[in-house]
Amino acid sequence: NENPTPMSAKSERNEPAASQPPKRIEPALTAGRKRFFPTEAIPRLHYNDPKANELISQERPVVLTESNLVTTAMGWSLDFLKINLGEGYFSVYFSDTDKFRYFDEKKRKDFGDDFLVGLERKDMKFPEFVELIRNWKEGDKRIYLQQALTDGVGKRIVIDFLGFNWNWINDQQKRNNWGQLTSNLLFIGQEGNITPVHYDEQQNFFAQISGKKKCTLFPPENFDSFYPYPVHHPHDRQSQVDLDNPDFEKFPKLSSIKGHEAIVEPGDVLYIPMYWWHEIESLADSGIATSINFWYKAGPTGKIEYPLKAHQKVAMMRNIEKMITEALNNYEEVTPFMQSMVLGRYS
Ligand SMILES: O=C(O)C(=O)[C@H]1CC[C@@H](C(=O)O)C1
Ligand SMILES: [Zn+2]
Repeated sequence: NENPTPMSAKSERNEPAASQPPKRIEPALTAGRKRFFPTEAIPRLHYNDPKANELISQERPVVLTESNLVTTAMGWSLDFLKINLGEGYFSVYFSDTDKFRYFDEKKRKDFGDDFLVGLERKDMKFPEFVELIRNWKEGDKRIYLQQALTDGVGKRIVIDFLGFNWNWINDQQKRNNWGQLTSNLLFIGQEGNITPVHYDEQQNFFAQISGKKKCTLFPPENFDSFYPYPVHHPHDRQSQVDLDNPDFEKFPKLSSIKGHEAIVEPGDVLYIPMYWWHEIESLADSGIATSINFWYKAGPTGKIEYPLKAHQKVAMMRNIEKMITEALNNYEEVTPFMQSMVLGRYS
């Protein structure tokens, strides 16, 4: 159950179905780790359902089915990719735990490495990654390939990439007035891997190719509950909290969160709205999980309307932190500065 069947077998699937395709069994949302917070299901709609487009235009999460967004990548098994991905190097992350908290390499150089507890990144060729993931055994560091698809991949990959449902996604980009497509990242990791809760400053169509992932999302209004690292920290945009071992003393507002959940399976596309917090768990017993994301910059902001939306306030806080950090020109001074400005005055 490592990966979808190779391209050749796909043709059999194009035979007219003798009977109705098997009814999808709704995976119980109880799959995955137990949580301390309540959750509700993210709507799961046909990609052409007007309700789906309404949710996207309202920047609310939705799982889209039957989009064929990345159907041409359904044959991207490890062996197929080994042959066709080309000779490039891929970023592979290693973790001593099941958590892979993203870190910004650029901010790392003037911030030092002591935050990198049990995390590291190595660049390697794809066959080396395949060796590692196939020979992985309990006790080894967990591994997660996370790499933008750029030119330099083999021509079969280019053909599959061109075969994505660009008509539909380009229409979504236009209709929602998004900015440019900035990248498509390929993710290949082991079942059980977890990307801890964080937000991105881009709109995201997250396409599942193999394996199942439990995605838990929280609206931008929850900024106060997730206590993100300072903007200048390499873990900028990542929450400091550990949802599996919540520290309610240190992070009291964490206790009031409510999640929006979906389990995405091959062929599903999850819309993760910009600034929405999200945690991604590659479900156990679902084999190696492969996904591709489509990240879009925000479109031009039109007339400012009041009251401001939560995500606009997050953007404002980021700009203020950046300005103060730049003006002080010394990380150590940021905390005392912020504290003198707020503690005892705005509390
Ligand atoms: O696409 C995004 O925004 C992400 O957070 C990705 C980072 C790792 C990916 C995963 O499936 O674990 C999701
Ligand atoms: Zn993300």
